[in-house]
Amino acid sequence: MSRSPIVIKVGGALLDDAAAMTRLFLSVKEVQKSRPVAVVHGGGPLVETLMASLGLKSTKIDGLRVTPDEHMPYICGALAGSANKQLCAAAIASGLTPVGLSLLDGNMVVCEPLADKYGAVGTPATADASFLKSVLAQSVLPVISSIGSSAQGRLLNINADQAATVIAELLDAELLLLSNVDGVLDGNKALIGELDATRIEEYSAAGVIVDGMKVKVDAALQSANTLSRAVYIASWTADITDILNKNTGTQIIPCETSSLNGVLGDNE
Ligand SMILES: Nc1ncnc2c1ncn2[C@@H]1O[C@H](COP(=O)(O)OP(=O)(O)O)[C@@H](O)[C@H]1O
Ligand SMILES: CC(=O)N[C@@H](CCC(=O)OP(=O)(O)O)C(=O)O
Repeated sequence: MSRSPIVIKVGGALLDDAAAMTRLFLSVKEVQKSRPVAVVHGGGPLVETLMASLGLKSTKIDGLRVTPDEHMPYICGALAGSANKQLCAAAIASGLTPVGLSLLDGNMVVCEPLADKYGAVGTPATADASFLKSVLAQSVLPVISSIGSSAQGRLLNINADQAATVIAELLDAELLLLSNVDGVLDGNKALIGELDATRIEEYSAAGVIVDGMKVKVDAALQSANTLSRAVYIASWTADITDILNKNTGTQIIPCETSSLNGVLGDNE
Protein backbone atom coordinates (compact mmCIF):
# COMPACT_ATOMS: atom_id res chain seq x y z
CA MET A 1 0.00 0.00 0.00
CA SER A 2 1.20 3.52 -0.82
CA ARG A 3 2.53 5.55 2.12
CA SER A 4 1.15 8.86 0.84
CA PRO A 5 -1.04 10.63 3.41
CA ILE A 6 -4.83 10.37 3.31
CA VAL A 7 -7.06 13.40 3.82
CA ILE A 8 -10.56 12.46 4.97
CA LYS A 9 -13.26 15.11 4.81
CA VAL A 10 -16.42 14.53 6.81
CA GLY A 11 -19.64 16.49 6.36
CA GLY A 12 -21.26 18.15 9.34
CA ALA A 13 -24.20 15.72 9.51
CA LEU A 14 -21.76 13.14 10.92
CA LEU A 15 -21.83 15.07 14.21
CA ASP A 16 -25.43 13.96 14.73
CA ASP A 17 -24.49 10.27 14.52
CA ALA A 18 -22.29 9.27 17.48
CA ALA A 19 -22.08 5.60 16.41
CA ALA A 20 -20.94 6.55 12.88
CA MET A 21 -18.33 8.93 14.32
CA THR A 22 -16.93 6.15 16.52
CA ARG A 23 -16.84 3.66 13.62
CA LEU A 24 -15.09 6.19 11.41
CA PHE A 25 -12.42 7.05 13.97
CA LEU A 26 -11.77 3.35 14.71
CA SER A 27 -11.29 2.91 10.97
CA VAL A 28 -8.96 5.96 10.89
CA LYS A 29 -6.97 4.37 13.73
CA GLU A 30 -6.46 1.24 11.62
CA VAL A 31 -5.37 3.23 8.53
CA GLN A 32 -3.06 5.41 10.64
CA LYS A 33 -0.93 2.32 11.36
CA SER A 34 0.32 2.39 7.77
CA ARG A 35 -0.28 5.95 6.53
CA PRO A 36 -0.55 9.47 7.96
CA VAL A 37 -4.15 10.71 8.12
CA ALA A 38 -5.60 14.22 8.40
CA VAL A 39 -9.31 14.92 8.93
CA VAL A 40 -11.03 18.03 7.53
CA HIS A 41 -14.59 18.68 8.64
CA GLY A 42 -17.68 20.72 7.87
CA GLY A 43 -20.55 21.59 10.16
CA GLY A 44 -23.25 22.97 7.89
CA PRO A 45 -26.19 21.53 9.89
CA LEU A 46 -24.70 22.87 13.15
CA VAL A 47 -24.43 26.35 11.60
CA GLU A 48 -28.05 26.11 10.38
CA THR A 49 -29.31 25.21 13.88
CA LEU A 50 -27.28 27.96 15.54
CA MET A 51 -28.38 30.65 13.09
CA ALA A 52 -32.03 29.63 13.53
CA SER A 53 -31.75 29.71 17.33
CA LEU A 54 -30.22 33.20 17.09
CA GLY A 55 -33.03 34.31 14.79
CA LEU A 56 -30.53 35.06 12.00
CA LYS A 57 -31.48 34.41 8.38
CA SER A 58 -28.93 32.31 6.48
CA THR A 59 -29.09 31.74 2.73
CA LYS A 60 -26.96 29.91 0.18
CA ILE A 61 -25.96 30.78 -3.37
CA ASP A 62 -24.85 27.81 -5.49
CA GLY A 63 -24.29 25.69 -2.37
CA LEU A 64 -22.18 28.35 -0.58
CA ARG A 65 -23.45 30.07 2.56
CA VAL A 66 -23.80 33.84 2.23
CA THR A 67 -21.89 35.05 5.30
CA PRO A 68 -22.17 38.67 6.44
CA ASP A 69 -19.06 39.61 8.48
CA GLU A 70 -21.26 40.06 11.56
CA HIS A 71 -22.25 36.35 11.33
CA MET A 72 -18.60 35.24 11.42
CA PRO A 73 -18.23 35.10 15.23
CA TYR A 74 -21.11 32.58 15.36
CA ILE A 75 -19.99 30.57 12.34
CA CYS A 76 -16.41 30.52 13.60
CA GLY A 77 -17.66 29.39 17.02
CA ALA A 78 -19.77 26.62 15.49
CA LEU A 79 -17.12 25.28 13.07
CA ALA A 80 -13.72 25.95 14.70
CA GLY A 81 -15.23 25.58 18.19
CA SER A 82 -18.15 23.18 18.73
CA ALA A 83 -17.80 20.98 15.62
CA ASN A 84 -14.02 20.77 15.88
CA LYS A 85 -13.98 19.91 19.58
CA GLN A 86 -16.87 17.42 19.27
CA LEU A 87 -14.89 15.53 16.62
CA CYS A 88 -11.66 15.74 18.65
CA ALA A 89 -13.50 14.33 21.68
CA ALA A 90 -14.89 11.45 19.58
CA ALA A 91 -11.36 10.77 18.27
CA ILE A 92 -10.04 10.65 21.84
CA ALA A 93 -12.78 8.15 22.75
CA SER A 94 -11.53 5.95 19.88
CA GLY A 95 -7.97 5.98 21.25
CA LEU A 96 -6.56 8.59 18.87
CA THR A 97 -4.56 11.74 19.72
CA PRO A 98 -6.29 14.58 17.86
CA VAL A 99 -4.98 18.11 17.41
CA GLY A 100 -7.74 20.59 16.54
CA LEU A 101 -6.74 23.12 13.88
CA SER A 102 -8.29 25.49 11.34
CA LEU A 103 -7.12 26.41 7.83
CA LEU A 104 -5.58 29.62 9.16
CA ASP A 105 -3.21 27.84 11.59
CA GLY A 106 0.50 27.42 10.88
CA ASN A 107 0.33 29.31 7.57
CA MET A 108 -1.07 26.14 5.95
CA VAL A 109 -3.63 27.86 3.74
CA VAL A 110 -4.26 31.45 2.70
CA CYS A 111 -7.75 32.52 1.62
CA GLU A 112 -9.15 35.32 -0.50
CA PRO A 113 -12.66 36.75 -0.41
CA LEU A 114 -14.69 35.21 -3.24
CA ALA A 115 -17.08 38.04 -4.23
CA ASP A 116 -19.02 40.74 -2.39
CA LYS A 117 -22.38 38.99 -2.81
CA TYR A 118 -21.15 36.10 -0.61
CA GLY A 119 -19.84 38.32 2.22
CA ALA A 120 -17.05 36.72 4.27
CA VAL A 121 -16.74 33.61 2.10
CA GLY A 122 -13.34 32.79 0.73
CA THR A 123 -11.49 30.62 -1.73
CA PRO A 124 -8.54 28.77 -0.22
CA ALA A 125 -5.05 28.27 -1.67
CA THR A 126 -2.11 26.25 -0.40
CA ALA A 127 0.60 28.21 1.45
CA ASP A 128 3.22 26.32 3.50
CA ALA A 129 3.10 22.56 4.21
CA SER A 130 5.89 22.44 6.79
CA PHE A 131 3.74 23.00 9.89
CA LEU A 132 1.18 20.33 8.96
CA LYS A 133 3.93 17.89 7.99
CA SER A 134 5.61 18.40 11.36
CA VAL A 135 2.26 17.72 13.09
CA LEU A 136 1.78 14.51 11.07
CA ALA A 137 5.32 13.40 11.90
CA GLN A 138 4.27 13.24 15.56
CA SER A 139 1.69 10.52 14.80
CA VAL A 140 -1.18 12.67 16.01
CA LEU A 141 -4.42 13.23 14.07
CA PRO A 142 -4.94 16.77 12.74
CA VAL A 143 -8.66 17.63 12.78
CA ILE A 144 -9.03 20.75 10.65
CA SER A 145 -12.03 23.10 10.46
CA SER A 146 -12.77 25.18 7.37
CA ILE A 147 -12.30 28.59 9.00
CA GLY A 148 -9.64 30.57 7.15
CA SER A 149 -8.19 34.05 7.02
CA SER A 150 -7.17 36.42 4.25
CA ALA A 151 -3.57 37.67 4.23
CA GLN A 152 -5.00 40.91 5.67
CA GLY A 153 -6.53 39.05 8.62
CA ARG A 154 -10.20 38.95 7.60
CA LEU A 155 -11.86 35.78 8.95
CA LEU A 156 -13.44 33.82 6.11
CA ASN A 157 -15.96 30.97 5.95
CA ILE A 158 -14.72 28.32 3.52
CA ASN A 159 -16.81 25.47 2.13
CA ALA A 160 -15.38 22.38 3.82
CA ASP A 161 -15.03 20.35 0.59
CA GLN A 162 -12.90 23.14 -0.88
CA ALA A 163 -10.95 23.26 2.41
CA ALA A 164 -10.25 19.52 2.14
CA THR A 165 -9.02 19.78 -1.44
CA VAL A 166 -6.36 22.36 -0.54
CA ILE A 167 -5.20 20.31 2.45
CA ALA A 168 -4.89 17.28 0.14
CA GLU A 169 -2.93 19.40 -2.35
CA LEU A 170 -0.70 20.71 0.45
CA LEU A 171 0.24 17.13 1.39
CA ASP A 172 0.04 15.57 -2.09
CA ALA A 173 -2.42 13.21 -0.42
CA GLU A 174 -5.23 10.90 -1.44
CA LEU A 175 -8.56 12.58 -0.82
CA LEU A 176 -11.77 11.00 0.46
CA LEU A 177 -14.86 13.20 0.67
CA LEU A 178 -17.26 11.35 2.99
CA SER A 179 -20.91 12.36 3.23
CA ASN A 180 -24.40 11.16 4.17
CA VAL A 181 -24.90 9.52 0.75
CA ASP A 182 -23.18 6.49 -0.83
CA GLY A 183 -21.52 8.71 -3.44
CA VAL A 184 -22.77 10.63 -6.45
CA LEU A 185 -26.20 9.28 -7.48
CA ASP A 186 -27.78 9.35 -10.93
CA GLY A 187 -31.35 10.40 -11.79
CA ASN A 188 -32.62 6.99 -10.56
CA LYS A 189 -30.70 7.33 -7.28
CA ALA A 190 -28.25 4.62 -8.38
CA LEU A 191 -24.60 5.03 -7.41
CA ILE A 192 -22.31 6.30 -10.20
CA GLY A 193 -18.99 4.43 -9.93
CA GLU A 194 -16.83 6.82 -11.94
CA LEU A 195 -17.16 10.39 -13.20
CA ASP A 196 -14.94 12.46 -15.47
CA ALA A 197 -15.23 16.14 -16.43
CA THR A 198 -17.55 15.46 -19.38
CA ARG A 199 -20.02 13.34 -17.43
CA ILE A 200 -19.96 15.82 -14.52
CA GLU A 201 -20.96 18.56 -16.95
CA GLU A 202 -23.74 16.38 -18.40
CA TYR A 203 -25.21 15.40 -15.01
CA SER A 204 -24.94 19.01 -13.75
CA ALA A 205 -26.65 20.41 -16.85
CA ALA A 206 -29.43 17.82 -16.40
CA GLY A 207 -29.98 18.99 -12.79
CA VAL A 208 -28.93 15.63 -11.32
CA ILE A 209 -25.86 16.94 -9.49
CA VAL A 210 -26.95 20.02 -7.54
CA ASP A 211 -26.42 22.10 -4.35
CA GLY A 212 -23.80 20.78 -1.91
CA MET A 213 -22.98 17.84 -4.20
CA LYS A 214 -22.23 20.21 -7.09
CA VAL A 215 -19.73 22.12 -4.93
CA LYS A 216 -18.25 18.79 -3.79
CA VAL A 217 -17.90 17.32 -7.29
CA ASP A 218 -16.39 20.54 -8.71
CA ALA A 219 -13.89 20.71 -5.83
CA ALA A 220 -13.08 17.01 -6.28
CA LEU A 221 -12.47 17.40 -10.02
CA GLN A 222 -10.22 20.40 -9.54
CA SER A 223 -8.25 18.50 -6.92
CA ALA A 224 -8.08 15.32 -9.02
CA ASN A 225 -6.61 17.39 -11.86
CA THR A 226 -4.08 19.12 -9.60
CA LEU A 227 -3.06 15.88 -7.87
CA SER A 228 -3.26 13.74 -11.03
CA ARG A 229 -5.10 11.04 -9.12
CA ALA A 230 -8.71 10.07 -8.53
CA VAL A 231 -10.63 11.66 -5.66
CA TYR A 232 -13.24 9.55 -3.85
CA ILE A 233 -16.75 10.62 -2.85
CA ALA A 234 -18.38 8.05 -0.56
CA SER A 235 -20.38 7.42 2.58
CA TRP A 236 -18.83 7.80 6.02
CA THR A 237 -20.39 4.42 6.86
CA ALA A 238 -18.18 2.71 4.23
CA ASP A 239 -14.86 1.10 5.10
CA ILE A 240 -11.91 3.33 4.14
CA THR A 241 -9.98 0.44 2.57
CA ASP A 242 -13.06 -0.54 0.53
CA ILE A 243 -13.27 3.02 -0.80
CA LEU A 244 -9.57 3.07 -1.74
CA ASN A 245 -9.96 -0.35 -3.40
CA LYS A 246 -12.81 1.15 -5.48
CA ASN A 247 -15.38 -1.32 -4.10
CA THR A 248 -17.76 1.47 -3.16
CA GLY A 249 -18.34 5.20 -3.69
CA THR A 250 -17.72 7.41 -6.73
CA GLN A 251 -14.29 8.05 -8.18
CA ILE A 252 -13.73 11.48 -9.74
CA ILE A 253 -11.22 10.92 -12.52
CA PRO A 254 -8.66 13.59 -13.45
CA CYS A 255 -8.71 14.95 -17.00
CA GLU A 256 -5.17 13.78 -17.76
CA THR A 257 -6.13 10.18 -16.86
CA SER A 258 -9.28 10.12 -19.01
CA SER A 259 -7.43 11.61 -21.99
CA LEU A 260 -4.47 9.26 -21.36
CA ASN A 261 -6.87 6.28 -21.33
CA GLY A 262 -8.33 7.57 -24.56
CA VAL A 263 -4.89 7.77 -26.18
CA LEU A 264 -3.91 4.30 -24.94
CA GLY A 265 -7.28 2.90 -26.07
CA ASP A 266 -6.79 4.40 -29.55
CA ASN A 267 -3.39 2.71 -29.82
CA GLU A 268 -4.58 -0.71 -28.78
N1 LIG B 1 -26.47 13.66 -7.67
C1 LIG B 1 -26.43 13.66 -6.32
N2 LIG B 1 -25.99 12.56 -5.65
C2 LIG B 1 -25.96 12.52 -4.31
N3 LIG B 1 -26.33 13.56 -3.52
C3 LIG B 1 -26.75 14.71 -4.12
C4 LIG B 1 -26.80 14.81 -5.55
N4 LIG B 1 -27.23 16.06 -5.86
C5 LIG B 1 -27.46 16.70 -4.70
N5 LIG B 1 -27.17 15.91 -3.64
C6 LIG B 1 -27.30 16.31 -2.23
O1 LIG B 1 -26.01 16.63 -1.77
C7 LIG B 1 -25.93 16.22 -0.39
C8 LIG B 1 -24.46 16.11 -0.01
O2 LIG B 1 -23.88 17.40 -0.06
P1 LIG B 1 -23.72 18.22 1.29
O3 LIG B 1 -25.03 18.33 2.01
O4 LIG B 1 -22.99 19.48 1.02
O5 LIG B 1 -22.83 17.19 2.09
P2 LIG B 1 -21.68 17.37 3.16
O6 LIG B 1 -22.27 18.20 4.26
O7 LIG B 1 -21.39 15.96 3.55
O8 LIG B 1 -20.56 18.05 2.45
C9 LIG B 1 -26.71 14.94 -0.33
O9 LIG B 1 -27.17 14.65 0.97
C10 LIG B 1 -27.86 15.23 -1.32
O10 LIG B 1 -28.94 15.79 -0.63
C1 LIG C 1 -19.06 28.99 2.55
C2 LIG C 1 -19.77 27.81 3.12
O1 LIG C 1 -20.74 27.34 2.54
N1 LIG C 1 -19.30 27.31 4.28
C3 LIG C 1 -19.87 26.17 4.93
C4 LIG C 1 -18.80 25.59 5.85
C5 LIG C 1 -19.20 24.29 6.51
C6 LIG C 1 -19.42 23.17 5.51
O2 LIG C 1 -19.04 23.21 4.36
O3 LIG C 1 -20.04 22.11 6.10
P1 LIG C 1 -20.56 20.77 5.38
O4 LIG C 1 -19.38 20.03 4.87
O5 LIG C 1 -21.26 20.06 6.49
O6 LIG C 1 -21.50 21.17 4.28
C7 LIG C 1 -21.12 26.55 5.77
O7 LIG C 1 -21.17 27.66 6.31
O8 LIG C 1 -22.01 25.70 5.86
